Amino acid sequence: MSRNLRKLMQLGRGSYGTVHLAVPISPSFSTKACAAVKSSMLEHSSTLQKEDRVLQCLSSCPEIVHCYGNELSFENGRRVYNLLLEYASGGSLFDMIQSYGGSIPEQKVKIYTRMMLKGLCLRELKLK
Ligand SMILES: Nc1ncnc2c1ncn2[C@@H]1O[C@H](COP(=O)(O)OP(=O)(O)OP(=O)(O)O)[C@@H](O)[C@H]1O
Repeated sequence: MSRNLRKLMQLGRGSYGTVHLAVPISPSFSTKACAAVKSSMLEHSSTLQKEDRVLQCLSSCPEIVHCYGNELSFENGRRVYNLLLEYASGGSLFDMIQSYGGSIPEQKVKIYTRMMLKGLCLRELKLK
């Protein structure tokens, strides 16, 4: 059970964790809005922990999903590492490409490419 958030439905699953929609249950948690929680067993969480560090470096970039931090929970007697993320209600870029039938309009390509380059530039600066 997490101290800050209650997990609701599963949003998806990636190579390194399972993502759930979650609602804040602690008044002191950074946001009142829904969040996304990406979780994996603590012993397999090194990639999620790296993602946490990278997202902390990018926290000043509004184009990149905000990370509220991490916390450990106990689920079915096992320690689980949870990465607490801003909920991206529009889904992933892949979801959007699929919704356009496989290729997105050039104008959208420009917008999203600019966002990604801005994030990469920022990361480059912070890691120097
Ligand atoms: N912040 C978020 N808000 C809303 N949905 C999310 C969020 N993060 C992930 N998801 C959902 O969970 C799915 C899995 O995400 P995750 O980041 O774990 O893996 P991925 O990047 O899609 O794949 P991989 O890790 O294999 O490269 C996504 O495809 C998306 O549908």
